[in-house]
Amino acid sequence: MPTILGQNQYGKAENRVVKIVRDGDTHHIKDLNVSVALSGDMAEVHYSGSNANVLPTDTTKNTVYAFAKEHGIESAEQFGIHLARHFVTSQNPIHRARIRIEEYAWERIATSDAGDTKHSFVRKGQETRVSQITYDGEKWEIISGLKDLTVLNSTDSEFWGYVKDKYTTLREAYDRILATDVSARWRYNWTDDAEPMPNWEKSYEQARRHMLHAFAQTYSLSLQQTLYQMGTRIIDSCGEIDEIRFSLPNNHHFLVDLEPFELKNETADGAVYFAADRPYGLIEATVLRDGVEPRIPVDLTNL
Ligand SMILES: O=c1[nH]c(=O)c2[nH]c(=O)[nH]c2[nH]1
Repeated sequence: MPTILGQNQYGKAENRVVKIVRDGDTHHIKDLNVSVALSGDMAEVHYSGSNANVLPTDTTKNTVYAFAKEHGIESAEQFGIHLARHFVTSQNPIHRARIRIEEYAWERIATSDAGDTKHSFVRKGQETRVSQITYDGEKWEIISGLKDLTVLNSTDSEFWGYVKDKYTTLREAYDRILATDVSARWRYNWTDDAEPMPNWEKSYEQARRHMLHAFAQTYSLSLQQTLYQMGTRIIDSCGEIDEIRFSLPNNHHFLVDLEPFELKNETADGAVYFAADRPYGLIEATVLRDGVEPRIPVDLTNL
């Protein structure tokens, strides 16, 4: 059966690009998911396999990261216009470029004492609040918490001095991005109808606030240390909570190597990062009031 080629397009989809702009101590963040789709004189590659007209999808990815560094990201629209114009005007066989961009919005974490922080951010949009209530006719067990509270520090995070064996390739980091999607469950020490109940709404707000403040205010040498500080802040500040368990993915942001394009991409002057979604480090631990038995299950996924 004779066939002909119909509509076709190609390019690199979902380039996760994070650009930090440093204005002294105050950092600004742009966090985009950029998908490139190109079309034009692409019949031959489909019919015969000749790649003579094919700008590699890998190149389209590099272009996204290099443009983020070289020209910045003023807005998603401006960035997309710039990219689309580049592909169509620089390559004869490419007649059409479609750039799709999702932008993830961040807002500054506000710490009540110091106002807005300069380089600590929380992703806009609501996290999911969760709770589990158990009663055996005598005692109550109330576990509350949240998941998908996404936070990021664009500085004040280091990671070095770790064990190195023959498989270790990780470079020590003295100024890195620290980002995670907080999943936390805390257990109340209220168990008895005869005792006054905590104010659940107020307690949730306070636990969330203390968690965010501790995240923003900890100069971090590891995500483990930050986790412990977040837990300690809650146990110290919320008398009604005795135990808290965290599951924190380490949302890695890798500095993109732009040397091949003669672009310096250094943390100190605001850099472009590849935001990887997997694999991720997963840091989990419980923080307890001294003398209290742990009761929150180790695996939070079904809780
Ligand atoms: O904060 C971190 N903790 C680790 O245990 C770890 N391991 C790693 O590769 N990077 C990091 N970062």
